[in-house]
Amino acid sequence: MARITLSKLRHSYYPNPSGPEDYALKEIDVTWKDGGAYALLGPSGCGKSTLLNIISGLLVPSEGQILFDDRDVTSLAPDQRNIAQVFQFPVIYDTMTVRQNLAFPLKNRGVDPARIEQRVAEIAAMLEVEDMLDTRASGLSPDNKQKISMGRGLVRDDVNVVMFDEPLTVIDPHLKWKLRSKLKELHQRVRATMIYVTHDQTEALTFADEVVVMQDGEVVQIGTPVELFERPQHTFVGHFIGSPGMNVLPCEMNGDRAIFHGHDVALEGPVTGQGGTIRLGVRPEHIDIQESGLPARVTKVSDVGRHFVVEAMVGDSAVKIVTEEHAPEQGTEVHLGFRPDKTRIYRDGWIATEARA
Ligand SMILES: Nc1ncnc2c1ncn2[C@@H]1O[C@H](COP(=O)(O)OP(=O)(O)OP(=O)(O)O)[C@@H](O)[C@H]1O
Repeated sequence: MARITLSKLRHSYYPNPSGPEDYALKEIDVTWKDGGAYALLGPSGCGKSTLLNIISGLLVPSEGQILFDDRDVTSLAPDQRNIAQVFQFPVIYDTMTVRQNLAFPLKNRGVDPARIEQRVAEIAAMLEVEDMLDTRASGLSPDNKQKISMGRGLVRDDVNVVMFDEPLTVIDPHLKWKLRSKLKELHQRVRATMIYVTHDQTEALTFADEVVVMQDGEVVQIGTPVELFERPQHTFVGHFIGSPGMNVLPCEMNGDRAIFHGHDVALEGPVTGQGGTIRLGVRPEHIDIQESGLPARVTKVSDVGRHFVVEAMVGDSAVKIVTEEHAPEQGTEVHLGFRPDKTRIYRDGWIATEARA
């Protein structure tokens, strides 16, 4: 397995790009540790496939380098990169048995038959498919086909990286969580460098040690799931991650103080920079319903199982609050408190408060 470095990578599908809008990938600089589990997360069109194709070698980037350990692979063809890929749709041979399918990548490379048998048995045990080893693949359900496809991606232990491209797309929703946690478990056992591409925050946050969040060809934050939740670097991350996402509210600045509908709001720390469009960002989980504070009127209460989502109006701004305690009724006048250490200013989308040490 390998450490993967993407250095000053940019890509445009146009021959003579003139501005940032001509780049499908604006600039990415990241190092992924050998044996780590990583996710690329972003909505459709943000550049995930472009980046994946650059790593796998289907696309040569307009600028920058890709290194596997210290080896520059930027212009190597896909078959010279020694990568395993699992795609959206299962890639298996219907006429072969499950055992033959799992053995295929090894047999193809002339691995010793005894080693093949041992490795297929290990992977089949991890995937819990031992009882189907002699079944013909054509008879499998779509989720079992995708499991075998994943097994084929994991069976070789000499690859630099295993890449998953939206691998749960074809899986029934009620089976998704099973495969999601299976993949995490597989990573812990196999310890291969893995990159998981998805537009689904749950898949990314369940699987990865570190997530790269992308928007419009740009990396907006790289962080652990906890970092992305606790301190979004961009309103996009705050909104895209979390359910419901971060409240992004209009506000005014008076020196270093934020004023929201005429009320002073304490922030995590000093405000940086000047000008631009200012927003106040605070997650629903970091707002308390209390005796005093910002006056608000409750407009909706949803019981979502583990907690309530309360929607309230402060002036003409809608604010969402997550509470585990008894929720107030619709129409009630309440007071809200934004937790200062979790309340931030964003300038033109980017975080503009410093955390106090
Ligand atoms: N072959 C191409 N020629 C020109 N533009 C392209 C090409 N492929 C992708 N793009 C553009 O590059 C941008 C990034 O696309 P990309 O497919 O990498 O995003 P994505 O996040 O993988 O989206 P999806 O999940 O829908 O595939 C988009 O604006 C897309 O329209």
